Amino acid sequence: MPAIVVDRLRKTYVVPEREGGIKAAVAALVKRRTREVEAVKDISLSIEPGEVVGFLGPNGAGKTTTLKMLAGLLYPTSGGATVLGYTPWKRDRSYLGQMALIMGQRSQLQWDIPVVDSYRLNKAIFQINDADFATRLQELTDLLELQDLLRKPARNLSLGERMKCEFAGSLLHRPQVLFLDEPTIGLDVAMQRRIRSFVAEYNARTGACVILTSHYMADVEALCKRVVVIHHGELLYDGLLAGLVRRFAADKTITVELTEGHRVERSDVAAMINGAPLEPTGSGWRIQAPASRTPEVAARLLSKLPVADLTIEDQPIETVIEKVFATSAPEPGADV
Ligand SMILES: Nc1ncnc2c1ncn2[C@@H]1O[C@H](COP(=O)(O)OP(=O)(O)OP(=O)(O)O)[C@@H](O)[C@H]1O
Repeated sequence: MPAIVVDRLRKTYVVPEREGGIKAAVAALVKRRTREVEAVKDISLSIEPGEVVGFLGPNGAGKTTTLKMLAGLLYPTSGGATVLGYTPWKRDRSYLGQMALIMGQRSQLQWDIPVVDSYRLNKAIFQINDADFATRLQELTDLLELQDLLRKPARNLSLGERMKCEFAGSLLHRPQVLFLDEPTIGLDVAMQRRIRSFVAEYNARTGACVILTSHYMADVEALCKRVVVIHHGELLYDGLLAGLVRRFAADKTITVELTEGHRVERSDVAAMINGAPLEPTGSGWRIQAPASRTPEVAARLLSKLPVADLTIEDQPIETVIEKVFATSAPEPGADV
């Protein structure tokens, strides 16, 4: 049975709208003008227990709104969803005890008291017994290296330290579903890696299902085999990350380094690659070749040029994702 089932979920916000200035403010007291923002439009998907799914989309695509509905913080306008068999927005106590929503830009720790006291508060809220609390806290402290942080108030922690403490606090009740909204935002590269490997470890140890939004593609590549892409509230793609790359990365980059002292004219290289775009690198050439033709182009370059080194790379995932976002409607045959 899937851990998460989302069925034509929709959220429309109704936002007040008025011009600036006192006159408009007074007029708004008499007649309020509103505007509808369709943040999520009939999204359907299902996620199996233990899956780690990347939820991708540009700013304003509707990711946070969807996660908030699945975490039970927002009522949908229409449609349905079940998570572990519960309807999230009914806010059943036992559902809240099995999931966690971690947001990179929001703190769930009490600001002025030592971190460990916030954890004790969570212990009481989630009714965790003493033995489980002690074991889990020890495990999380070791995994995230929290020893020196537990006695500090959250307001005295650096962003990265606070994020590690947020994770530990949100996982003390051993949630089976994790909603992670930009958990690595603003962190340095080493801390991003740290958080990433921690999420992978938690998933492996507990079999929890994870939905992750992140603008750092390294997070998504490291953690998610499957991605769901939304844009303007609509689902554009649901399938393997590798499939997304295959579908949207039409080109590969071939970089040729020539043996020292050799120079080759641009026109000569262009003639070997049938007009594919190329640029000089200083010691050779960089060529964008259609993915289907890279073996043939590479073979020709190797046979005709004095090659010291030749590499073939996929386009960076960021470039692929930009192409996906440029698509405004699902393609026929997409795994949607
Ligand atoms: N509380 C709200 N009231 C009105 N409109 C909102 C509210 N929250 C979000 N929106 C609007 O809904 C749309 C989707 O926003 P949402 O925060 O879900 O996007 P997102 O994909 O998480 O974006 P980001 O990557 O920037 O966090 C946006 O147009 C946003 O302005």
